[in-house]
Amino acid sequence: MTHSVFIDGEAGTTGLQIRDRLLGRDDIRLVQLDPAMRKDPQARADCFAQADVAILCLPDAAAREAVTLTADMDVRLIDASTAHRIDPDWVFGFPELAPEMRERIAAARLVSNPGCYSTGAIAIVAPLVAAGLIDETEALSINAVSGYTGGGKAMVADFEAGTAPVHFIYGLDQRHKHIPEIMTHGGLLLQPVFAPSVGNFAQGMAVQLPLQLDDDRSVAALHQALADHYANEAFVQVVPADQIGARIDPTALNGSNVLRISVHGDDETGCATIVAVLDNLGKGASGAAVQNMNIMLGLPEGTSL
Ligand SMILES: NC(=O)C1=CN([C@@H]2O[C@H](COP(=O)(O)OP(=O)(O)OC[C@H]3O[C@@H](n4cnc5c(N)ncnc54)[C@H](OP(=O)(O)O)[C@@H]3O)[C@@H](O)[C@H]2O)C=CC1
Ligand SMILES: CC(=O)N[C@@H](CCC(=O)OP(=O)(O)O)C(=O)O
Repeated sequence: MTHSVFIDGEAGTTGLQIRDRLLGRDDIRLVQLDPAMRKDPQARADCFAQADVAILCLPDAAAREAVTLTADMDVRLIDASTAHRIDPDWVFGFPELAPEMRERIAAARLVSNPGCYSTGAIAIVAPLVAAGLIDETEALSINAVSGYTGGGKAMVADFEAGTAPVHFIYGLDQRHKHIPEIMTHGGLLLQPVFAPSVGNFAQGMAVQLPLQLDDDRSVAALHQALADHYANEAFVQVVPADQIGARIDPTALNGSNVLRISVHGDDETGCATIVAVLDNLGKGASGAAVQNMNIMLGLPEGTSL
């Protein structure tokens, strides 16, 4: 059986990567839109009407417009934008988050794809809150570095023109668009301090959660809780710190859909850092969207990932 899929925003950073993953699959037919008409609502509506699943790789406003355009259609949506990630009418597309998630994604008409930083942060925080190792009101800081493709076409152009700094820190107003989804799906009641940054490399990401340790919250206990949560997962791996080495490379998982978590620190000092490494365009965007699409269509989850 062939399923029809429309990538709205196919010419963008996320859309192109999804197209690359789906081209050549004999179970998927890509619905084609004349590039000159890519922002024409009627032309997009005609494509939505032909699709079983549409993947929105658009700015938030255009993603919201797509929802309006498809209101009376059967097409199922996966939204890669920030627009619907805490909307209760949408299922959060993070299959590894909890045991019921795959079933919910498979049955959903509307699935929101997690943000890239959020994927790393939620992957660490949610299982530790569930295990009682982080309190929902604990004061947390989350630091992160992203490759510049995380900022879409405009940021790619800035770095490729040599006009961007080699590394910059931003989001200092503590209003980064990923904070609400990190709190909602991570299970936090107190807003964490979030410190994202961008480096002069195209792709890849590391998200860090520093934590103070105590008798119950040891390095081993943190590792074990995360390892137990992701024990049967192919795309989220919990790796002992001694297998990682002293330097963590944010680009280590580029080209894959894998997110790797490791717990570093020393019980004697009472300090630890939990690190998630992922490809911002893999498990952080396009890979996750294809994984969700496979689940929604009842196809093997890891196909083309
Ligand atoms: N890059 C990343 O790592 C991640 C991105 N995302 C999210 O995915 C979405 C897409 O991001 P990204 O691919 O980086 O962005 P890009 O800027 O690279 O691409 C966006 C695409 O959408 C097109 N577009 C803009 N407005 C409209 C419209 N009204 N109708 C149809 N098409 C339109 C743009 O057209 P034009 O070619 O004219 O610019 C462009 O091709 C965003 O919401 C982003 O936040 C999510 C996770 C990670
Ligand atoms: C480096 C960079 O600029 N990153 C983007 C987030 C990328 C992303 O994940 O966007 P979504 O929220 O749509 O998922 C930012 O901080 O706004």
